[in-house]
Amino acid sequence: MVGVVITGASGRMGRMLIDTVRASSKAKLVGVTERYGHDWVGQDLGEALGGTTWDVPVVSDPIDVVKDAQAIIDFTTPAATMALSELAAQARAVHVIGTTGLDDNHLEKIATAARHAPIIRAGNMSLGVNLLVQLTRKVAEALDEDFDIEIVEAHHRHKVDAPSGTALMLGEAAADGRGVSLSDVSDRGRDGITGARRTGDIGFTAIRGGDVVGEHDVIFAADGERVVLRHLATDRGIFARGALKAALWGQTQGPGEYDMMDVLGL
Ligand SMILES: NC(=O)c1ccc[n+]([C@@H]2O[C@H](COP(=O)([O-])OP(=O)(O)OC[C@H]3O[C@@H](n4cnc5c(N)ncnc54)[C@H](O)[C@@H]3O)[C@@H](O)[C@H]2O)c1
Ligand SMILES: O=C(O)C1=N[C@H](C(=O)O)CCC1
Repeated sequence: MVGVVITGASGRMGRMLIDTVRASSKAKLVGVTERYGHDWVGQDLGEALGGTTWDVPVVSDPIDVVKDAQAIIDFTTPAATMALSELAAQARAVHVIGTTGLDDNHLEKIATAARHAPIIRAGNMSLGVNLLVQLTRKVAEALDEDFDIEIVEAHHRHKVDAPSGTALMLGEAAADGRGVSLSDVSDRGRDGITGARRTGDIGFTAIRGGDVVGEHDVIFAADGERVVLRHLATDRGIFARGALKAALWGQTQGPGEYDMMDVLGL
């Protein structure tokens, strides 16, 4: 059994991950964390969730639980993820990072931590999206710049980062398929007199509202026709199952940075 710590226990993904790990015959929950000051901290997890005791205390300092873990599954905030990547590396535990909104500075720190232990990071851990990423690369390779590429994503009203991690994965794949760098062609946040669309740009649009779990369209629009690749998530279980798969797969890997393509063999 692989001992797993879940961070951000009370969050949308934290709760889903707790259910997923507890249902697994290959992993056991050895600890959970929440942010300092959260009312779950100091309580037993089972009781915090409104049931009987599970003998799993909710802690705010990850040091208290990381030492017992072979894997840490982390869907929190960039700041929390940074602190954890260092600790996970020291403990030589697999760090599965689902947190999005990471900047270049964060990514540099993750690369440093990955010298000591495996880190598996993806803006989307579902099988369907990772397949869509591959399809996007292939379609972008096949179609020339007569086809304008636009990525439209929709998420629930609580999401704090845009474009979504998934949209950025899709944008990177489209740029890669075209043999260009996304940073050179990315067009985000049009507003006002923007001028006509620049040939070769990859545009991003973010919709936020209600309880949308996650929807992504990659649109290839030319004169007279459009190709649209779409993924619709209706259940966060797809991300949690992907994350657990990554945590188990990581047990046999050496230090380094990996993504879900590696885990899924895509
Ligand atoms: N990669 C994927 O497949 C995927 C899927 C879904 C969500 N996400 C990402 O996961 C992240 C979390 O999403 P969510 O919808 O669960 O958000 P959420 O706000 O519901 O949950 C985040 C939780 O982390 C907790 N937290 C914050 N700081 C902490 C700290 N220092 N220590 C411990 N816990 C801390 C918060 O209190 C909260 O409960 C976001 O970045 C989101 O984009 C990724
Ligand atoms: O709910 C979220 O937040 C999600 N975040 C990921 C992203 O940024 O793409 C994956 C989908 C759900």
